[in-house]
Amino acid sequence: MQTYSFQPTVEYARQLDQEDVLAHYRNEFYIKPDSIYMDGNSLGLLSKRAEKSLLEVLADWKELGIDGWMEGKHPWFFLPETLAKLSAPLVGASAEEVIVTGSTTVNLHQLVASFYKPEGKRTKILADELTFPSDIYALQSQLRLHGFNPETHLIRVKSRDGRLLEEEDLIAAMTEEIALIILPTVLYRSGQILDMKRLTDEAHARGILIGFDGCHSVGAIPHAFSEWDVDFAFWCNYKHLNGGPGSVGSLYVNRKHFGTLPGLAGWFGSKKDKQFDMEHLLIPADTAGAFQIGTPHILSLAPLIGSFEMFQEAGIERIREKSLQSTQYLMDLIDFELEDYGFIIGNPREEKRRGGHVSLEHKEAARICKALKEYGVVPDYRAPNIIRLAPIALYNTYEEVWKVVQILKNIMAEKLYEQYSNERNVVA
Ligand SMILES: Cc1ncc(COP(=O)(O)O)c(C=O)c1O
Ligand SMILES: Nc1c(O)cccc1C(=O)C[C@H](N)C(=O)O
Repeated sequence: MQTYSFQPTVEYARQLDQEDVLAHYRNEFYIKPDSIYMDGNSLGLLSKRAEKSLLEVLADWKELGIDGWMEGKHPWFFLPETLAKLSAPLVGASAEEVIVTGSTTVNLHQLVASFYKPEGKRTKILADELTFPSDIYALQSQLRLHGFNPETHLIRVKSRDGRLLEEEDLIAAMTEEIALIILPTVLYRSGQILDMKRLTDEAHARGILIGFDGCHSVGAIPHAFSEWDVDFAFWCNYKHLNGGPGSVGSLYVNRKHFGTLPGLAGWFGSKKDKQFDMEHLLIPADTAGAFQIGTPHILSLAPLIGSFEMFQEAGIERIREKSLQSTQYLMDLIDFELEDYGFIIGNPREEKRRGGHVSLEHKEAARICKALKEYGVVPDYRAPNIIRLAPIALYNTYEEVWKVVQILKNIMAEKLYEQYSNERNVVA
């Protein structure tokens, strides 16, 4: 790529597209004409490779019935492990430390059930007040299962400005009462990246285990979970990884914890060669596979085969490079074109601290999003005042980014948003 040097013209957008080494991947996705999809941070688009691998698995079911478990093109019995091997480089882990299983929330339950071991004074769980609600619900219910009151035992570190978290504040809250820390890698609203290495070092220096929710970072930014010595992590595969609605999630367990008994056990956590012995004594796998519970959701794993292959081929470093440049371009255009309209860019601007989406704040955000949809842009809205826009490296162009800002400018200049109510839709 040439050196980026902002210019507001469409010609410059086209030049960036011409220089884009990932541009050809766009043809591999189903892109609706006349629609600019900027919501890949919520639900990624379907690729032809993901569709193909799903159809292959369906064909195996059609042809082979139960023999698909061992004889399918992608043998179902090993699919969670096969997919772990393909995707482990995305999180900087070895294949054995990852398993593709469950969903984000279910995996969080599993990992807390396995690694939250209150003892003596150390009985509390540390999280933050900006995290995704499902994580909080899971942590509250896990505390209740242990007989603790979430009001006193779930510590939620406050944000100073309602957008960002300060690592200093998180570290200051790592007291001797904390048994476990659960934090996001990237905050779902402001797109802030937390310094995972620093937080892990500080947690360990205090004898605390730490796990991360990687929903908004995996597939968008590189990670080095093993090098940073993160204890565990969990994420979904339907946002940046384009696995489809409700596709199976993933978890990471640091190899130093292999052998920890799964808190929620089931027969798919068995050592593979023992599983069909049907003994009532579980012999867990000696990998992250031990944290599986029941039969894998094969049809919701299948699209990931094609999708992960694409990520492996494109390379997460190149994906991050384009994502950083296109979010920078989007922010530069917003600064240049939308100065008069009351927007605030709520995500951190520094490369090290921003994830894959731009978080644009405005008091009319809900209805601006409705107008954007009407004029062919798919953003998403997060209460109370956030428009999230994610230019996705594998399928969005710079020209699309340029057009989004022109459309937004027109909506603001003509006050087109005033035709809508400033309330969110059911699924926002
Ligand atoms: C950060 C984060 N955590 C958890 C979830 C919940 O994920 P799931 O519905 O896959 O359990 C989501 C998205 O829905 C999320 O963005
Ligand atoms: N999982 C979702 C769904 O089933 C419908 C709509 C949105 C989602 C999401 O994943 C939302 C997402 N976690 C967020 O960052 O807000």
